[in-house]
Amino acid sequence: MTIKTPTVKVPGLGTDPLEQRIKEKEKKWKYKIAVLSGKGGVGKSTVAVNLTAALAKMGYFVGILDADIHGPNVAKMLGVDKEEVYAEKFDDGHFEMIPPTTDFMGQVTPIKVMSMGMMVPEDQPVIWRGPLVTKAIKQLLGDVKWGSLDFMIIDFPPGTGDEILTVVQSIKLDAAIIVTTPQEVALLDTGKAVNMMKKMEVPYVAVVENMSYLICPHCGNKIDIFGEGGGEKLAQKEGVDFLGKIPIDLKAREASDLGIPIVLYEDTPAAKAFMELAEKLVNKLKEIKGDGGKE
Ligand SMILES: Nc1ncnc2c1ncn2[C@@H]1O[C@H](COP(=O)(O)OP(=O)(O)OP(=O)(O)O)[C@@H](O)[C@H]1O
Repeated sequence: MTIKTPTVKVPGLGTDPLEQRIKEKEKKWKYKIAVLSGKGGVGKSTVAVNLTAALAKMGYFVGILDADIHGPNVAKMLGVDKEEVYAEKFDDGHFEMIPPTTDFMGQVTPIKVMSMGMMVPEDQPVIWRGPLVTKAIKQLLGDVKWGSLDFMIIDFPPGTGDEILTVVQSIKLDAAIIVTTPQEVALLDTGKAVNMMKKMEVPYVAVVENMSYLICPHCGNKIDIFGEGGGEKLAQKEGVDFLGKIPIDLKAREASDLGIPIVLYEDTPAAKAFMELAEKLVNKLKEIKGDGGKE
């Protein structure tokens, strides 16, 4: 008689080499931060890119992964979309991509940037089903030479789809920043994103309100174009932190088209708001993890 030993797969201890590589790489990333939004067009990528640049300006080593496979624009916003992506072959036959780094004329610590957009020709739409998206996200985590990072920032597509689930199952996020505008319709969807992150037990969940107000360039008055205080109320209702408000800055779009984040334009209201946001976040994470964040 032959006795068959049942194969038991322990959750989280996959033997897939890619999953193993993700686990090894994750050990070298001090803080892992997801940037999400319930709804499209609220400026989530703008917030992710400027938060990344603000942290780099503070001297931290930062990497940004654009997980928005269907509409990636992070590389363009950071001026590296035209860079060639090289790969290194390893003895076991797998390849790892070398992420392009930003060069803001030495103003900030170089930022490592990786997105699917860099590998797919610009004029071709990406039409992928769930399993392919999952594989692509895992490769962006595990088959990229990220090295040691103080912060790994992940910019997700709007909503709560496969990308975020894949990441949450692959690495242990330290924080989720949910971006919204003060408008009611954006807030309903934002509530869903906040709840998903809470359910997934991300240790720190916070709301950032983008396009909160406009400082009139002529009279200097503050104009609340989309209403007032919505993000703060939502954070209160959901019992999460409110990290701050980013004003509408007419230079923001122009800056991102040039591939230079607005936070590097010293004298703008948005730059000041983004620096404050980054400082607040660093302090919060220090408090939670009980350390300084910088290696
Ligand atoms: N604070 C701001 N001031 C002025 N313009 C802004 C601001 N934030 C974002 N924008 C502009 O709004 C547009 C949408 O921003 P962005 O692409 O960051 O949004 P998103 O939420 O990531 O969009 P998507 O749904 O495509 O992922 C861009 O043109 C961007 O330059």
